[in-house]
Amino acid sequence: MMPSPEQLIKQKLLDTAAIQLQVEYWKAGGEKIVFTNGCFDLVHLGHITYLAEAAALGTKTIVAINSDASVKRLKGTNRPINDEYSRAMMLASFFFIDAIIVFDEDTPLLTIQQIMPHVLVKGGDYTIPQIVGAPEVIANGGAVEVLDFVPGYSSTSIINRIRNGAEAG
Ligand SMILES: Nc1ncnc2c1ncn2[C@@H]1O[C@H](COP(=O)(O)OP(=O)(O)OP(=O)(O)O)[C@@H](O)[C@H]1O
Ligand SMILES: O=P(O)(O)O[C@@H]1O[C@H]([C@H](O)CO)[C@@H](O)[C@H](O)[C@@H]1O
Repeated sequence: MMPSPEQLIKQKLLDTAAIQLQVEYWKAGGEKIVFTNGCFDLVHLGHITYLAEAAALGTKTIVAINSDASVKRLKGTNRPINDEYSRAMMLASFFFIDAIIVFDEDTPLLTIQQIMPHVLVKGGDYTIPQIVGAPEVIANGGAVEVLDFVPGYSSTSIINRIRNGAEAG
């Protein structure tokens, strides 16, 4: 029986053990693995644009998202708006994303070292020296790419617009 669309999305959500097995299988099959990470609290056009561009850089795309606790430490106790399961399912619903992993640390370094992707990607709000994992990926013969920033789009600005609108009544 064909899996339902929701099952197809959900099966992309992998834990640490499963992602390592999946990466091993993909690498054995000659796949080019692209990796990026972020909070992705409220998904917007900037996220979609850079993620789609990232996916075009390889044949399998993995997105590591910060756990709720990690987002709180990084972005403040009033974040995230969307919990980690919602954020994971949202990104997994994109056809060009192949796997989602949630990490609880402050940075994805351990996850990057476990996966060791061929291409590490961040959006244009970063420079290469700021990208966690860049030295490790480059030392392993991989590439690090900073993709274009889509001006005017951030989760924070969306939240502020909603808050201001609410206050304006
Ligand atoms: N406008 C944008 N254009 C391209 N890439 C973006 C844009 N905004 C964020 N990104 C990328 O998306 C990933 C997730 O970033 P993040 O979740 O922090 O988005 P954000 O909109 O900046 O959120 P926040 O406002 O909460 O900081 C990062 O790799 C970041 O480089
Ligand atoms: O959504 P953000 O804030 O872009 O994601 C953060 O990215 C950090 C980045 O990889 C630093 O180079 C990372 O350390 C942090 O855990 C968030 O994922």
